[in-house]
Amino acid sequence: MPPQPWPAPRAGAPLRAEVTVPGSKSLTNRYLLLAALADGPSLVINPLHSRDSRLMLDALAALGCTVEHFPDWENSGVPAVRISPLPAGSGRLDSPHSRRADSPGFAVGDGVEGTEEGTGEGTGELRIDCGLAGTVMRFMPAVAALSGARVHFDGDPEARVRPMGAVQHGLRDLGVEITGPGAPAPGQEGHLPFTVQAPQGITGDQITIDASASSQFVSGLLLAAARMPHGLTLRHVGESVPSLEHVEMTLQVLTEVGVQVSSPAKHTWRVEPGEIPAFSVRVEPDLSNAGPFLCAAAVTGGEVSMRGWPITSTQIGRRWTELLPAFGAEVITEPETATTVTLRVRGAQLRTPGTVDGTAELTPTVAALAALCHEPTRFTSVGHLRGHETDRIAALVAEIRRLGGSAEETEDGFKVTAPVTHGGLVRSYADHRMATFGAVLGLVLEGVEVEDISCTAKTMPDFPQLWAGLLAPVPEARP
Ligand SMILES: O=C(O)C1=C[C@@H](OP(=O)(O)O)[C@@H](O)[C@H](O)C1
Ligand SMILES: C=C(OP(=O)(O)O)C(=O)O
Repeated sequence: MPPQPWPAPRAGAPLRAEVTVPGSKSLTNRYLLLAALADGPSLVINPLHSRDSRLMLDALAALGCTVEHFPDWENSGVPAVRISPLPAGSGRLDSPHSRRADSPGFAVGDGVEGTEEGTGEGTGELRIDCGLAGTVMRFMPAVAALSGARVHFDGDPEARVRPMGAVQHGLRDLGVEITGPGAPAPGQEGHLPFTVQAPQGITGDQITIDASASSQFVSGLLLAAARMPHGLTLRHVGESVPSLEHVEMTLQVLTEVGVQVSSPAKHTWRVEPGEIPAFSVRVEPDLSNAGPFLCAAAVTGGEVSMRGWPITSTQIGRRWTELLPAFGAEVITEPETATTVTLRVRGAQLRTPGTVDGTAELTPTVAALAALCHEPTRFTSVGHLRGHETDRIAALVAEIRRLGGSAEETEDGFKVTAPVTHGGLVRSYADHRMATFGAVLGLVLEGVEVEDISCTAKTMPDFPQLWAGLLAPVPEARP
């Protein structure tokens, strides 16, 4: 039976709330992956716990990492996870950068997840379920190639249509075998499911790929590149790389854990080969997931604040500090620590900036603002959203129309030409950001229901509870 639609709570008055959001999906999955390639156990503090990070951990466990969870790290109120890296002897990771002699390997203890999962029965083939996680399907094939194992990748039905070709062609050019139903013919797009194996290890160190369908193709190859025998020089050809902020994040995270990276030319990146020293990091809050909560202030004329907003961040969600004012809200920052501020968003009359460019994964949330504006908004440089969790361009246009608004697709995005006028069922298309798009509109439209709110578990399992908290009355301050 399909789940009951979720009645989106309506805000009868301007909302006043303080919100806390969990760790960033993009940072969490990068750190987890790099921990698996490090030269000893690494600690990731404040990781996101969600379906996408769970799938990443399961994938790493399937390749032989061990994972220890600490629900309340040193009584700090945030979780942590310790990853023991891919075991020496698992394959090509032995060579040429051998593991440190004092590496504890993978001792199994309390709370440690085993390494048996993911073995295809009797085939000697490991299996990685990517779910609908772009960061798993695009980042893990290079790690699988490094492991030397034969690894089968598959995912949700919606994941099987997401583009994979650039990673598959790139790995082939490095000497990796890519086979199976989704393996592409030369020059063609590829998809899940497919199998990765590098019997001779990684043999090349120079590739040219077309990453115009997703920045994750670049990130996925660069993240594993320090453990390739000769490192990697990756050049992008084709239209521009979308979501470049995420490539910036990859470079920054690699640098942070001690990997040498450079960009010798535009759209060319070089990762030097070498050990990755074991590390300890703290994950920033997810600024993309903060978006719907901050927009709640903008659409209800209320005030929402969030502590711990990083002063500098590579997350694309940093752009809320310019996007919200562009839609008429006031954004105030108050000093907090040396690295964070408290962000306060005060809603006022909503107005559109007219054009919004390159908003990538923020787009469905920004579209909820645009759908409430009386003047048109054009979304540009977001054509690649057609390959996200769903075809987000088609989905947003359809759902805005369903709620009485007008919208149409353009070549590189879409435009919203008349505001939504009434509630109704918002379809989520298994896409967490379509579900939260519906939640934002539900604050101001009577009778919005969101189909399958559970898909928000992809990056925020507690979304319904956190959203309800947004509407809970703030206790009056005592005189
Ligand atoms: O590297 C990452 O963590 C991500 C990159 C982006 O992918 P695209 O470049 O495909 O938009 C983004 O939309 C996705 O949510 C996360
Ligand atoms: C595009 C997204 O996810 P993924 O990492 O699956 O690509 C997203 O979270 O908006």
